[in-house]
Formats: sequence, structure tokens, C-alpha cells
Amino acid sequence: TRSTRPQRILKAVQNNATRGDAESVIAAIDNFCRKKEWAMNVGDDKGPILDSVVSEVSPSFALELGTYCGYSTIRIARLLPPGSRLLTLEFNPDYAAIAHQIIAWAGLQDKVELLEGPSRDLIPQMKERFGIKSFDFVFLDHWKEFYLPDTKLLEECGLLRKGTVLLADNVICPGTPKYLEYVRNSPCYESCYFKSHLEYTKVEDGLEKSVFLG
Ligand SMILES: CNc1ncnc2c1ncn2[C@@H]1O[C@H](/C=C/CNC(=O)c2cc(-c3ccc(F)cc3)cc(O)c2O)[C@H](F)[C@H]1O
Ligand SMILES: [Mg+2]
Repeated sequence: TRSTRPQRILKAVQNNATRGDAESVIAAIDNFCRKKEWAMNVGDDKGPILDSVVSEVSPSFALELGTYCGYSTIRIARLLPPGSRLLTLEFNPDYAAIAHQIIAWAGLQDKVELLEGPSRDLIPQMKERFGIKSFDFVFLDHWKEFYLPDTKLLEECGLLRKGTVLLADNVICPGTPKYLEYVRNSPCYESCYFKSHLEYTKVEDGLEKSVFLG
């Protein structure tokens, strides 16, 4: 039977990237998705914005909602200081299986914990089961209608602290209007928009950075 797009992305990594070299894995995925098959990675236009925010925060505990093939997982993990942890949530087992292999190819498996399951079940388990006090950084890139409910869930579970940075992908395309309205109007957040382009296209998209004020 025909392979899946994530399987073809993994093959492109195995054929074009050097084991243990995260930069070459990122480049292999971007080349494949720009030249062969589009895929919903944050990409090489928004990616440097993600990099700059992660470097600025230098999080000890980071959370990613929506792993997909692990492209942004690797972009984040490669910048983390030693001893820090990135937890990434993915409820599609086929995507999780591919992401595990791509993260391992990049040599970043020791910094990343890929948790298979829905965010709504895993977020309430973060303190007890995963030993998380609070997150320093959260990257939202899962189903767009879940950005707002999951942000509220993170608040309710006491997983955000004064200064936690939320960075949301796709706030223009496909768009996350309810989330944007919330973080831009809530007195608990200081928000700003980084204009960019939808991955591998000329279409406008951007990232919204929101600092939780406690
Ligand atoms: C809801 N709770 C979840 N828990 C765990 N894993 C989850 C959960 N929800 C989804 N997942 C998991 O997170 C991923 C979902 C990513 C969704 N991303 C997009 O739709 C998305 C779409 C476009 C796009 C733009 C223009 C166009 F013409 C077509 C597409 C661009 C983007 O950058 C995107 O990120 C994964 F697939 C799903 O299993
Ligand atoms: Mg996205």
C-alpha cells in the first residue's frame, strides 16, 4: 500500500541527513517539503522566530502541543540548555512513531519526552505523573480550536507561572481567532505578533508570543 507523507518525510531524513546532526535533519525536512511535498511543519521562515524566542527564554521545562513529525520538536530541543526537558504531546500513534525516529535521528531523544495521548488527558497529569512544577515555555501547534481550551487548562492546572512564554503557530493561517482574542484582551497576558509566512509558501501567517503575567 502507498506510504504516508510522514513516512516519506522520515525516508528523506534517513537519506539526506547525518545521524546526530539536528541542523541536517531540519534542512532535509525543509528541502523535501519545499521541493517535493508540502507538510505542516513550522518551517524555515517561521522557524528562526521560534528559535529566537526559545533562545531568549532558555527554558528548563518546555511543552509542545502537537508533535506531528517532530520538526519543531527538534528546532526547540537543539537549543535547550543541558538538563532541561521538552515534553511534546501527540495523540496520533502513526505520527508519534515517525516523530520518535526523526527525533532519534537528530540525536535529541535524551532531551525530549514524546507523550502519546490527547492534551486534555495529559495536561492534568503533568504535576503528579511527570513531575512538572510549571512550564517556562509552551509551543502551541496542534488543532487550532484547541489552543484556547488547552491554554485555560494549563492555567487551571497551575502549570503557568509569572513570565511563562506561550508561542502559538498559525494565528493567521489557518487562524486561531478565539485564542488570539483571549490572549490579546486578557489582563493576564502581554501579547505580540510576529509576522511571517505559512511554511513553504508566500501566504501570510505568523506566531503570537504571549507572556503570562500571573
Ligand atoms: C487536541 N489535542 C491534541 N492532543 C494531542 N495531539 C494533538 C491534539 N490535536 C492535534 N494533535 C496532533 O497535532 C498535530 C496537528 C496539527 C494541526 N496543525 C494544523 O492543522 C496546521 C495546518 C496548516 C495548514 C495551513 C494552510 C492550509 F491550506 C492547510 C494546512 C498549517 C500548520 O502549520 C498547521 O499546524 C497532529 F497532526 C495531530 O495528531
Ligand atoms: Mg503549525
